[in-house]
Amino acid sequence: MTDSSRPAVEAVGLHRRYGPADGAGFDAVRGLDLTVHRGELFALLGTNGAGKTSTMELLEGLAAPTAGGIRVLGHDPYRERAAVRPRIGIMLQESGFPGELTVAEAVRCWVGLTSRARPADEALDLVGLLDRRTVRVKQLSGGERRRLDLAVALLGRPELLFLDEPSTGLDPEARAAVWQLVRELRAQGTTVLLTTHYLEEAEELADRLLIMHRGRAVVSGTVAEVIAGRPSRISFELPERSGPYGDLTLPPLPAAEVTATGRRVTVRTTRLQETLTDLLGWAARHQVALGALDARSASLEEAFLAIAAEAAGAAPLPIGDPR
Ligand SMILES: Nc1ncnc2c1ncn2[C@@H]1O[C@H](COP(=O)(O)OP(=O)(O)OP(=O)(O)O)[C@@H](O)[C@H]1O
Repeated sequence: MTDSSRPAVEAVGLHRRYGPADGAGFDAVRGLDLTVHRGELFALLGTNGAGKTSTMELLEGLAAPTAGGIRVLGHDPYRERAAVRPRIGIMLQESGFPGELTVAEAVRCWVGLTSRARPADEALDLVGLLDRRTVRVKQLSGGERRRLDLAVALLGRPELLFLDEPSTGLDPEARAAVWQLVRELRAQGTTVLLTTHYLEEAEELADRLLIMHRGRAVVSGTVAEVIAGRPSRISFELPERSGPYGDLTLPPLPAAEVTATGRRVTVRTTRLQETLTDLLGWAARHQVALGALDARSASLEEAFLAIAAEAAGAAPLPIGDPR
């Protein structure tokens, strides 16, 4: 297989242990398989401490796996770092720049260390920081620092971009701008591997995703594949049981599970249209007004919460449960 026809990232049986090999050590990554195809945007999701950053560091070549094999752009990213590094861009969770440098100076420092670097101003323009070029790094807001980190990651026009929680700390407008930039980079053929705690971000951007829990892959696929089979939800409030309605009994709703707290009813169903039709037909026949009626398909967030709870061995929390 030629270099360009291989996946951008292939990891098989990846393990990462912190500390000694005996029982005192900690296995942060436990037998992970992962493939990122060229030109796709792949999101690595998981609960806190699932092992996302530990995995990203292995793929970035910043640490060697305890066991397992990794090929990044056809090379071992740790042993053949010199071959891989010029072709990848890394946006770390925190890449401390000296606070006294101006934004332009900080980027120019990196230009000197980067092969085939874009001009500093071009990278700053990409992330919307050109007008902040003379400001000192210590005076930037948290969101502006994230964008500076991204500018540096983009300096070398990377084929493969690693983004570790790229939009943490960004306001909604800056987040939308980063999403747009990531979409444009992908449209130009850049492969992107990102971690995020924002499920909406993964839903918006990811071609495929993998959810980790305690060092292992729990589920992977496209957003649609991960959501498939997860129940949709209908919720509404029944009117007071006294008065003209008398005692109300819901109709039989096949493939649905009904829970009620007082007058508030939640229906989980794998056949949203059919269940909603049954319910609305029943309400019309009995002239029942369903208060605050809401019907929605399963979202990645709901699927993630359910998958994480299942992986932790607990029953999934009811959707909307404030606990
Ligand atoms: N240097 C280290 N020494 C020992 N344990 C570590 C070290 N770094 C991370 N860990 C542990 O490994 C596990 C995975 O951490 P990691 O940072 O990879 O998770 P994560 O999925 O990125 O978490 P988060 O979403 O909170 O950033 C955690 O339990 C963490 O405490």
